[in-house]
Amino acid sequence: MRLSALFLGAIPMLQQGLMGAVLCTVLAISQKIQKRRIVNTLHQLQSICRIVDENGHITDIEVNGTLKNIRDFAEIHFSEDVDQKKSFEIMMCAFIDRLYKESNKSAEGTWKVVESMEPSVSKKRKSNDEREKIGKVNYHKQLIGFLSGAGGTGKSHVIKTACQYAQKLCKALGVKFDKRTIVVTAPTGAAAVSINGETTAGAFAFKRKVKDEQEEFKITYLVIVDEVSFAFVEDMELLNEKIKQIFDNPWEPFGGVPIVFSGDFAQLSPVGGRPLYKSEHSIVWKEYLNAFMELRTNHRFDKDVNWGAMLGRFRDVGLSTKEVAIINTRVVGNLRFHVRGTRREYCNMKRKAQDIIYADVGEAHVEDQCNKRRDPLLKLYYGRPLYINHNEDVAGCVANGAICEFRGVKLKPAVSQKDFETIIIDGYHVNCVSITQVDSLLVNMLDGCKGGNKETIIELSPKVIYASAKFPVPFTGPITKNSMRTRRRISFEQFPVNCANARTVHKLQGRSIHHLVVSAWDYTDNRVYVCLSLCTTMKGLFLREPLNPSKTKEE
Ligand SMILES: Nc1ncnc2c1ncn2[C@@H]1O[C@H](COP(=O)(O)OP(=O)(O)OP(=O)(O)O)[C@@H](O)[C@H]1O
Repeated sequence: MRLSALFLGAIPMLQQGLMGAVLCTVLAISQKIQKRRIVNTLHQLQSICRIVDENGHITDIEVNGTLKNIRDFAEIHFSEDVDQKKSFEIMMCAFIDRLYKESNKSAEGTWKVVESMEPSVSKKRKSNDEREKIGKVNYHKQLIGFLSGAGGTGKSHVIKTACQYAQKLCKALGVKFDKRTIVVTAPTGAAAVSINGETTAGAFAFKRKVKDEQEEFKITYLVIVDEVSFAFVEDMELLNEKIKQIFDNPWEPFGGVPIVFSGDFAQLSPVGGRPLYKSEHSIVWKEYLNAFMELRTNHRFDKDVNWGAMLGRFRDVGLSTKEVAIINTRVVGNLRFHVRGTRREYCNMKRKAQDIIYADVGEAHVEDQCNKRRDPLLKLYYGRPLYINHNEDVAGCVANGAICEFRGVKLKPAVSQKDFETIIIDGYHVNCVSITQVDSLLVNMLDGCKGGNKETIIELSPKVIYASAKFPVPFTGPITKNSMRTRRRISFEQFPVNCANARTVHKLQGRSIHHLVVSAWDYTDNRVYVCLSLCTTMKGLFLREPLNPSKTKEE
């Protein structure tokens, strides 16, 4: 395998333009599915429990005089958003309840669950009798909540603020706080990175036997599963089982630990599996939920409220022809600087360099055992956007889908620049080095755990990849998209990165992006809505292709 280090300083425009580029794949939103999802969600509404002190006062928590109470803290972080404040309060009450119970602090603390109440943020109204019944049933119940709301309403913001508050509270109480105190997870690596969490499967030992975890999780007072629209039904059932094993409590759902699922079923579903809202026979989702928290104010579009309103309509009913026309004013066409990263350009580039690259697997389409594309030949220059294609260290934000920039390579001790081969690609003389000569790849992480303006440079080591490669045959003449290919199973070494000219919407869900270039539309599932709702303003949106109004229209 070869790794070609191409140091071209003069591509800032390419880099900037393509950093936000999204390869949006699929079709018009299925309004029926979307509505069904939301209705199903609302059916889960039951009640919430909250904590009051022995005198009946709610929430004032002053520890050693150093900590603001929950409401003051919420006031600072959520300003006018009452839904966020309420959701935060519910989560923190559940956290504190368990913290006091588990850390035997009940003697010095005055906290206990004494009241059940109906959710204040429910859309679905129930009769008084029903409310009363549910209130009684859920008296003293652990929190099993669903924090929902459209993309940008601040679900992740509430989670992050809850973690901040919990950290301060633990510090003030002299209680240990680490990544197990509130276990923040998401079903995919990319989603986990955006909330500084870890994958649900990794945290709860989905693929291994529960062993040492029991000790580690002794200080867990709240579990969070973000971007739950990505979760498979089967995985949530497994999560229930694993948490029961870890906490050695098979009698209560999720081992008796408070748990909050967060997400929006109007966004993307898991790839190749059943999403939770289709879980007719799974009690984990249908029966266990006892709190529904819905956020209704969108903050992502604070700078362009009209854009936010249009997207809200898109989520609920679809787009009118007029609205599609407005969005299509953002079409900028096939900009030259985009073309460079496309398959066609890739083929052209390869054709020009055919003399050198022919015998190389660099010509092959390579997919690993999980059907993920792997770049057998990395074309790199200083600042080249890359994405990590493997969950290396999710807690450290080196997760599948995380974006980074190429900074350099660390050569093996006996190798020097003299050993580089020079090849010609697209008219450039390019230094080319084999992976066997390179010790590690230096990249600057751009996603997640970045501290301030400082660069976060990490070293990536090569990995052995088992893959299926489609080689062009015969190895003569120019190679094009339509060249005949033969499939072979191969293994090779490569760094766990791909070139990131564009990213799929799946990898971006949950982020706020100021400048977004949409490379191609894919109208399946809810991808168009999710893609558009990443962009904070309409001015920041650039389209290479117009939207098709017949595929996004109102019902
Ligand atoms: N109360 C608030 N005041 C100001 N800004 C806020 C507030 N809540 C959220 N935001 C900002 O709004 C943006 C979107 O928030 P966030 O990413 O938490 O939304 P989300 O509901 O998790 O979205 P998604 O469904 O796409 O994951 C972020 O930039 C966040 O900082």
